[in-house]
Amino acid sequence: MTGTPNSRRIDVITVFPEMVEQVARFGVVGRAAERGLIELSAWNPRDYAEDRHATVDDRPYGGGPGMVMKVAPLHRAIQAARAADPRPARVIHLSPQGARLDQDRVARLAACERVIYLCGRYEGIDERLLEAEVDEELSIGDYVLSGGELAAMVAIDAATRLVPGALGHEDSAAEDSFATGLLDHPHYTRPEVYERRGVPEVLRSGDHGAVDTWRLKQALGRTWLRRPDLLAGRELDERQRRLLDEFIAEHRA
Ligand SMILES: Nc1nonc1C(=O)NC1CCNCC1
Repeated sequence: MTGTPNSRRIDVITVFPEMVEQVARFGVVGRAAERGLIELSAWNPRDYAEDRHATVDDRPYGGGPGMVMKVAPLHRAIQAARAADPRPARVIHLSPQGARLDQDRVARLAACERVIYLCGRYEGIDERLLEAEVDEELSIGDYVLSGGELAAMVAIDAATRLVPGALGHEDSAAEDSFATGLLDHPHYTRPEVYERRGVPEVLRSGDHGAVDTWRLKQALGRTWLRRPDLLAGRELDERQRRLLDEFIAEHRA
């Protein structure tokens, strides 16, 4: 799908292109691709290898276990991706050594017209490729994956949600967890009672002001309970402080 002139272009360098292309087939990312809001392409370094075996890795200098991804196939794949669109691209390497992906960094990715995600496999990528081509390293968490592809798909999904028009109704992204800097409030839908568990009365009251207040109180309270670190650096206004104090008092009662 060729995107509209102002579409975001996402390129992914990966030895498993079929894996990454799946993300553009479903849900929000799938709809955004269909609407031409984003354009996703995968580039396989095996197609740019120098030998007939399409070798993309080799044994590490200095010895040790595993294999290292070679510079040239990756470099050529990145060059091919860059050449596919005249706009400059930000090259992001997914790695546990990167900065932790959070909503602020997702928002910055969403604002980029072009991003090239570099997905490593094996023990890692030859440092010389990283030095020459990578603008930023990002991690989705302190654990070791088999490859950067799942991390790239996480970033693509989170960033695409913030592309104007990608969500059915704009405010959904604005109210998402972390978009407000708080955890999300509880959600309920029909039936009204399920196995003797009901729905909070306020949510069925039709009083939108009361619902908004209840949701803010629950978001503040859950954040206090589960992620107090998110509140540590945050100035609460008088209303938020009062609601949180109420929640804490009720929680301790
Ligand atoms: N955590 C991570 N956040 O982004 N990428 C991550 C990751 O584990 N990458 C693998 C590290 C070992 N080599 C293959 C890639």
